Amino acid sequence: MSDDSDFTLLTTPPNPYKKLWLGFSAILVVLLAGFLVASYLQTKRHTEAELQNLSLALESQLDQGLIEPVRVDLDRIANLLPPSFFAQGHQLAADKKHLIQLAEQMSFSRYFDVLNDQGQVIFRSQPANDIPSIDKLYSPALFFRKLLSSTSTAQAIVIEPDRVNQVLHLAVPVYGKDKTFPEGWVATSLSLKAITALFAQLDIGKDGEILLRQQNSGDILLRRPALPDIYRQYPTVQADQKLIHDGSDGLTTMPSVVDDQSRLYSYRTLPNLPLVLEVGLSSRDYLAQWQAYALLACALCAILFLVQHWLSRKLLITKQREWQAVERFQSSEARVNYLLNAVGHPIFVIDDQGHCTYCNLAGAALFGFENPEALLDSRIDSHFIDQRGFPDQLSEQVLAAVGKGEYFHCEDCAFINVDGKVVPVEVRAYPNTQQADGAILTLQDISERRQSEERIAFMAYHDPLTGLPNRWQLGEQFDKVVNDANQRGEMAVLLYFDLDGFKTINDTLGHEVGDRVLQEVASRLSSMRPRLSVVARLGGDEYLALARVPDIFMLRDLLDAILEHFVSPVMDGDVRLGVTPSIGVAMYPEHGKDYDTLLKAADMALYAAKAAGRNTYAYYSAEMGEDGLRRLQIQTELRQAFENNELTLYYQPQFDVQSGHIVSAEALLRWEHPVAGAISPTEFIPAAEECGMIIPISRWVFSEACKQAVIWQRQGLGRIVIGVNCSGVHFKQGDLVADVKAALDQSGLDPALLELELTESMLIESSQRVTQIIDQLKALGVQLSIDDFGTGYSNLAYLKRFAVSKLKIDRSFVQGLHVTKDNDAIVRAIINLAHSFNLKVIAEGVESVEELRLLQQYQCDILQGFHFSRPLKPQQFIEFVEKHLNVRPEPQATPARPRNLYTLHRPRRVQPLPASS
Ligand SMILES: Nc1nc2c(ncn2[C@@H]2O[C@@H]3COP(=O)(O)O[C@H]4[C@@H](O)[C@H](n5cnc6c(=O)[nH]c(N)nc65)O[C@@H]4COP(=O)(O)O[C@H]3[C@H]2O)c(=O)[nH]1
Repeated sequence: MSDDSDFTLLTTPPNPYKKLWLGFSAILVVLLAGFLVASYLQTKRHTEAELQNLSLALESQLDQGLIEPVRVDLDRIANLLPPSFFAQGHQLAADKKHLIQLAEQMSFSRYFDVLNDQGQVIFRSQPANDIPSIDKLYSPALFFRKLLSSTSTAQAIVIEPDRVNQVLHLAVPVYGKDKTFPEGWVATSLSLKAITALFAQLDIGKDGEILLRQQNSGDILLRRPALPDIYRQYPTVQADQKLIHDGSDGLTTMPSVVDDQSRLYSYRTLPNLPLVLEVGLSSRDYLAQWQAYALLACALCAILFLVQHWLSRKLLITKQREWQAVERFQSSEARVNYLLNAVGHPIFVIDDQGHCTYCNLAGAALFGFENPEALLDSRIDSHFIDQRGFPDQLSEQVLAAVGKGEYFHCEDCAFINVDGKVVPVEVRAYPNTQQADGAILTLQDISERRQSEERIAFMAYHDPLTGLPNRWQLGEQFDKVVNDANQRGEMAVLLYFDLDGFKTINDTLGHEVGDRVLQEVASRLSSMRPRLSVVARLGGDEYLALARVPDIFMLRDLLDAILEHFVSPVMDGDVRLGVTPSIGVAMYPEHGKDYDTLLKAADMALYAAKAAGRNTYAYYSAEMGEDGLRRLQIQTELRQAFENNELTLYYQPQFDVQSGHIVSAEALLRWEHPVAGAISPTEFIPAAEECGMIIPISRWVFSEACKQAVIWQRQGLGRIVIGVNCSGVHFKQGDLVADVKAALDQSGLDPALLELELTESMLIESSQRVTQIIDQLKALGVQLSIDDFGTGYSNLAYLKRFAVSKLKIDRSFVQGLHVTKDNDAIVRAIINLAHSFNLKVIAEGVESVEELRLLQQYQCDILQGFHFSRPLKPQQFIEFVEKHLNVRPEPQATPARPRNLYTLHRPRRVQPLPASS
C-alpha cells in the first residue's frame, strides 16, 4: 500500500482475446486450407477414378459393342473372300451371292464394300439406306490415300471419319497369298449416331469433352460436344501428340485441341483399333461440387470467423467494461485508501473470522507498524488483551453485535503494540455493508485521555504541588483512621497546620521559593509517618494530618515532635528560612463525630494557636467554637447591615505640628448594630475581608469620604485632606483604581485631597500589577501613605519606588513613647528615615502631652490621637473644628500659625466619646 495520491487513470485495456482470436483464425484457415486441399485431392482422385472408369467403360462399349464387332466382321469377310476374288471373281455372281450372305451374317454391319487395290469399289453388298457408301465420302481420294499409307504401316484396319455425314468408314486389308501387299480392302461405314448416343449417355458435365481420335494422325473422329467446325483440321499439342502415338492409357491434364480449355483427360487406346478415346472433364465440372463444398466451407468458416470475431468483440467489450470497472474500482479504491490514510484515524476492516482485511496507515502506526500489510490476515484478537491481561475475544463481541446490525462500542479496550506496550483504545465497530459478515472498526488511542483521567483523578485527591492527599482524600481516609483507632482503643486526632510567616516568605522571596518551602514542609510532615497516619495539604500554607494516639500524653509527644521537626530552618540554596507551624488540634469524638465538624474544630484551634504566639499548638475548646460562630454571624449580618445603612464613617482629625492646623482627617468605619451595639472595625473588617464583602464596603467608603470632603469644603472648612484606609483584599482582588476614580468623579473632589492609606504588605510584592496600580493611582493625582509603618517589613526600597508621600507610625510605637526606650528609638529612626526620603511622618495614637512633646521634638509632621480628638461623626467634626478647638484650617496663603500647638491653642482633651466610636 502506498500513501501516494496518484489515482489510476482509466486506460485502454489490452485485448486478451487478440492472440486467441488470431490463433483461432489461423487454425480455421489451416483447417479450411487442409480441408480444401484434401477435399480437392480427394475430389480429384475420385474424379480421376471415375474418369478412368468412365473411359474404360466407354472404351469397352466402343470396342466390344460398336467398332470391334465391325472390325471382326470385316476381318471375317476379308478372310472369307475367295482368293481369286480380286482377280476375276468379283464378277462372279456366285461370289456376290456368297458375299451377300456374308453381309447378312455380319453381326454388326449390315453392308460392306470391297475395294480393289486401286481404291475402286468392286463389290457392294446391300448398302444401308442411311449410310452412304465409301464412294459417297466427302473425300474418297483422301480415304484411299490413307488406305494406301496404312499398308506401309501394316495397319489392320483403317478408320476414316466422315464428319459431314456423321459416319465412320472402316476398312481392313485383304491380303493375297504372299501377304505382303493388300489385294484390296473390305470396307464398311458405321453410323456415328450409335457412338454419339453412347457418348451422350455419359455424364461428363457441362464442359466435359469426349474425343475419339485416330491414333496416328490424331484426327478427331467424334467429339462430344460436337466440333464447332467439322471441316477444320484441329492441331495437336505436344502432350496430345505423345499420347496419340504412345498407344498407352493414362490420365493427364491438358488443354483441349478443340477449345483449348484445360481438362483432366483419361485417354485410352482402343485395343485392336487405331483409335484413342479421350474423356475429358472440365475442372469447372468435376470441381463444381468441391467448389460448392469449398465455398460452403469457406462460407462456414467465414461465418465461424465472423461469429468468433463477434463473440470475441463482445467478450472484449465485456472484458473491457470489466477492466474499466476494475480500473474504476481500483481507482476509487485508491482514492478511498488515500482518503482513509489521510484521515489519520485508525480504521480496520475484519472479516467474519476476525481477520484483518484492511488497515490504514494510522491503524498500522497505532500498532507500531510502518506498513499496514504487517497486520493483514492477522486475527485482531491476537493483539487485544482484556483487563486482566488475558487475550481478549474482541472480534467475537464485535461480530456478534454487528451481525445483529448493531453498533459496537467499547471504551476500555487495550492491545499490545509491536513494542510490547499496552495501548488503551476506544473501539467502535460498524457493520460492513460491502461484506455481509465483516465489520469496520475504528480505534482511538486514549492513552492521553487515560493519563489525563488518572491525572485528574490524582488531582482530585492530591495536591498538585506537594503530591500529598488533599482534604477530600483525607476525608475519605478519616473513617478508616477512626475505625482503626476504635479497634485499637486509641484516639483519633485531626491536626490543622498553618505556617507562621509564610506570607512574608512568599511576598518577599517570590512564589517559587514559597513553593519550595511548601514542598519541604510537606516532606517534613510526611517523614512523620506512620506516627501521622495521613498527611494532606489543604491549600496555601495549610496542612492537615490524621493520627492515632493512645492518650493525651502521646498526643502531646507527637505535637512536640512535629514542632521539633521544624526547629531547623528550611534551606533554599544558601538562604535559611525559619518556617514554623501553628497547629490546631481536634480530637475524635470529643470535638466532633464527623470529619467536617472535626475540621472546623481544628481550624478554630489553629486560630487559637496563632493567637497564642505561633509555633505552637492549641487544643480545641468550646469557647473557640463561640468565636467562630460569632465570626460567621458577623459575616452574615454585615451584608444586611451594609444594605440597611448601619455602616457610617467617622473622621479623626490630624494636625500639622508646625502650624497647629487641622490639615487632614482619617475616615474610620463604624458599625452600629441595632442589637449588639457598636462593633469594632478590627472585628468586622477582617470578617468582611474573609467573605469578600470588603470590596463593596470599601467602594462605599471612598465615595462617602470624598463626598464628605467636598461638603466640608462647601461648609467652609477648607481643603482638608481625607485619609481613607485601603483593604489588602480590595487592593489585590478588586478594581481599586476604578473605584477611587469613580468616587472622585462622582464627588468632584480634588484628587490631591484624597490620601490612600496603604499597608506595607500591599507594596512589598514587587509584581507588575502592584506597580501598575500604584502608577495608575498616582496618575489620578491622589496621595499615598503607608499605614502602620514599623509593624511589617519596613523595607524602604518600595518607599522610593512608589514615591509615597507619608509614613504613618503605628500607634503601638507612639503609645508609651515616653516610657519605652525601644519605641522611642524606633519612632526617631522612622522619622529620620522618612525625612531622608523627603516623606512626611504622621503619628497616630497620640494620647498624652508627653507623647505630643516628644513627637514635636522629633519633628514629626502630623499628629493624630485621642489626645486631640476621637473619631467624630461628620457633624461633630465640624463642631469640633469650630467650637472646641477654635482652629480653623487656613487657606494655603495664610501665614503659618505659631508652632506650639499645645500651649498656643490651649488644647483641651475632647470629652471621650462613647466606646462604640
Ligand atoms: N487607643 C487609641 N486608638 C486610637 C487613637 N487614635 C486613633 N485611634 C484608633 O486607631 C485606629 C486608626 O486606624 P487604623 O490604624 O488605620 O486601623 C483601623 C483600620 O485598619 C481599620 N479601619 C477602620 N475603618 C476602616 C475603613 O474604612 N476601611 C478599612 N479598610 N479599614 C478600616 O480598622 C482599624 C481600627 O479602626 P478603629 O477602631 O477605628 O481605630 C482607629 C482609631 O480609632 C488613640 O489615641 N488611642
